[in-house]
Amino acid sequence: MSTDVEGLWKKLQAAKDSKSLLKKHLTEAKFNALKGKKTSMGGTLADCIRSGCENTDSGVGIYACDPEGYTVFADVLDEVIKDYHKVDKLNHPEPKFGDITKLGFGDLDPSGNMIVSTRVRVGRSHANFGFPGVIKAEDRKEMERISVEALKTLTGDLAGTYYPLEGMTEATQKQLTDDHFLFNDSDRFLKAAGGYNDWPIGRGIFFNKNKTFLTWVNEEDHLRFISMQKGGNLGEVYARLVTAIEKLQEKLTFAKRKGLGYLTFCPSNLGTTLRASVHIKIPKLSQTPEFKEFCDKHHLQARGIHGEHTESVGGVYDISNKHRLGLTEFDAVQEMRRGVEAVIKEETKLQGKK
Ligand SMILES: Nc1ncnc2c1ncn2[C@@H]1O[C@H](COP(=O)(O)OP(=O)(O)OP(=O)(O)O)[C@@H](O)[C@H]1O
Repeated sequence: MSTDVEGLWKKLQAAKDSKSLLKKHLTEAKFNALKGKKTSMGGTLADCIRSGCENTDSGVGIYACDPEGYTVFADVLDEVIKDYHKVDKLNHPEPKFGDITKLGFGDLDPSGNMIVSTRVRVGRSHANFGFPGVIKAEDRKEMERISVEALKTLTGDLAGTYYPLEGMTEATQKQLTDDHFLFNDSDRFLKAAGGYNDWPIGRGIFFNKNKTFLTWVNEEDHLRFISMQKGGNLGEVYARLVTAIEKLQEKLTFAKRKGLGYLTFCPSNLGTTLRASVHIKIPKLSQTPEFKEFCDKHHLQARGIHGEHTESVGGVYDISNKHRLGLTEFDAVQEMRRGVEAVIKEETKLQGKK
């Protein structure tokens, strides 16, 4: 991995047609002011911009080297964050998950015709460790150890088993990935940022018996907590996730900063870090020229069903909330809920059923 910050900068400058937020916000003056800075964990500007300079077709193009990187490299990161999340100020509220006994929403698709499955995830970082590009195999192992220790304290419906990636057969990995449970090492942006260094050391997946609560250990983020199930019961999925987070934060300390919320490796995820999605069959709506506009209007993002940067299969889309910063967790999930309800209404209309 290149540590030559001048060389990386030259690559970025040469990419005249790059549309990344890094290219837009890392001015020459900022580059010169930041290129010699280091965090106390040794994180540098090169660590933050490597992926975006090597992949000038990136959308964002910058990662944080470690939690402190959000302060040391704030001159560029703050601008990228505001631009990506479309906020004027970085005044993210304190976390608020709402009262899970009185959510006011449950199954978004009682007919069961459209929503295939529902998933809500958040990312968390251990406060005292760097992000993937700057840490070593020992750090990954130590994070794995403390994460698994905490996960093992979960009880009842959340109790489960940890499966390290090291030693997992390829067939098991493939099956878990195809079933949308497991991550892989195929994202070239993340790879260039050091996301797959020492692969598969320290990586693994925890899940309960029903595979409705899962945790990814040392994928892109130190931790990703995931609640998912078949069908459209967002209420159940969200409540399960909140219960798990509340329990786990008694054992683990997560990186958080005033005004930015929970810190994640990629600035696109910080704040609530919450992505609530449905896999939904919308063959009609997705074919209309206004589909993108419709999603934008309802603050939704549409993806293919095998994750970000993939295509739709058979008219099934991954529809999720777009906003993660500047609102509470409860508001983010409500925004997604309203958006999905609008999608269902529109698809029903286009299918001529109402
Ligand atoms: N509602 C859903 N139902 C079933 N599987 C889902 C759902 N939403 C996402 N997934 C699956 O989760 C996996 C990860 O997806 P993806 O990488 O797009 O999102 P993510 O985990 O939220 O992270 P990121 O936004 O950082 O990419 C994929 O296999 C995807 O198909």
